[in-house]
Amino acid sequence: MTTIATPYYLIDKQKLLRNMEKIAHVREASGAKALLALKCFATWSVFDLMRQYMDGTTSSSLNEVKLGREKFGGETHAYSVAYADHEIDEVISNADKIIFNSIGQLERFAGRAGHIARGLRLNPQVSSSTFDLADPARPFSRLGEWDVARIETVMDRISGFMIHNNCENADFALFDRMLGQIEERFGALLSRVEWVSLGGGIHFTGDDYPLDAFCARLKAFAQRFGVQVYLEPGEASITRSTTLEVTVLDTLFNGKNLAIVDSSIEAHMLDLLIYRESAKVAPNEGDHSYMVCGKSCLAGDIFGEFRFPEELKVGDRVSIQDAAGYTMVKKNWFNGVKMPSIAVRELDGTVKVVREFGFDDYAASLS
Ligand SMILES: Cc1ncc(COP(=O)(O)O)c(C=O)c1O
Ligand SMILES: NCCCCNCC[C@H](N)C(=O)O
Repeated sequence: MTTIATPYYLIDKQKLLRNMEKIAHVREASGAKALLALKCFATWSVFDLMRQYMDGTTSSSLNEVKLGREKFGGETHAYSVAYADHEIDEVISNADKIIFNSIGQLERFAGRAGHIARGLRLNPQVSSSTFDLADPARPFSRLGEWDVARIETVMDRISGFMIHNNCENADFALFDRMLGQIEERFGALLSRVEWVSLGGGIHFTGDDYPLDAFCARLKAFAQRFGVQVYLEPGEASITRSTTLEVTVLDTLFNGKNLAIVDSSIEAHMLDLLIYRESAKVAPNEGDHSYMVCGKSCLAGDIFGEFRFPEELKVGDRVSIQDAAGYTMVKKNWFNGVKMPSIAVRELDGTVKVVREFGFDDYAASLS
């Protein structure tokens, strides 16, 4: 097998398939539809597999809704925190449903979206997020409407709602409790629409998640309110499917063993920096501990501290785990650091590079 030059993201379809099969089970057992949240993962070279197990996509912008329509197919939902006048007609022409973030946006564009299903984002003011930064229910949140009396005034112009208030939520009991609060507060409105999306952030493809209880809960919700339920899994679709393959460029000892690799968290795994989290390396065991560092100028560009069975040396490979979610969609040219290629391990085990990035891509991103 030819060696692929690092850095590169390696998407393993066999691992992706594990998530897809769980999503297919949830669709079958609950009747819910599953839309890939492109904001999390939009590497369309593996949509050939994903579209066999999911109903379509949901988006956050004109570009994402076009990508979903063109590259994934199925049902295409459009959502954005705010649409601009100059883009709304093109968004509508690429969407099966459009969800507005506010009553103001709905009133501004409902007429132009008259021929497709229109929805409104609800903010239940409770969420599972442990990060203020990613908490849609944060104080003064701009994400969605919560005043039932005001929502009442536009019920004639919508056929559905979207409620996204889960974030990395592996706790089914918490999901169940929060859904109960939503039913309590918005039940009268939910009974008057045809569809409700429960957003993403529900970690139902994780190990030991009570899938049958989850499906039963979704089915009960759908039956109680007479609605089609949608899920918008991002992380749950691609978790543990992808690695970021990097190479050690230098080692040094500055009180700790340091290994500098040919990648950067600020450029290639930005969420580690945003949420101040460590990357994952497996297995993380052995007699030799190293701080694995990025090669950008940022002093805190550090993947994390890990254990290795042997001392690391220049040229050694390190596989950073769980590198699909919010990575390729956020990758950037900070410091002009070489952009990781994208490779796919097919179901038959063959590996192919589907995209490489070079200087021309870097220069084109700047002028
Ligand atoms: C409206 C909406 N749907 C779906 C998602 C996907 O969430 P996750 O990747 O956690 O599943 C998000 C994430 O913010 C979101 O805002
Ligand atoms: N792993 C650290 C927290 C990640 C939070 N992800 C938030 C995703 C959500 N869809 C968003 O974009 O806000």
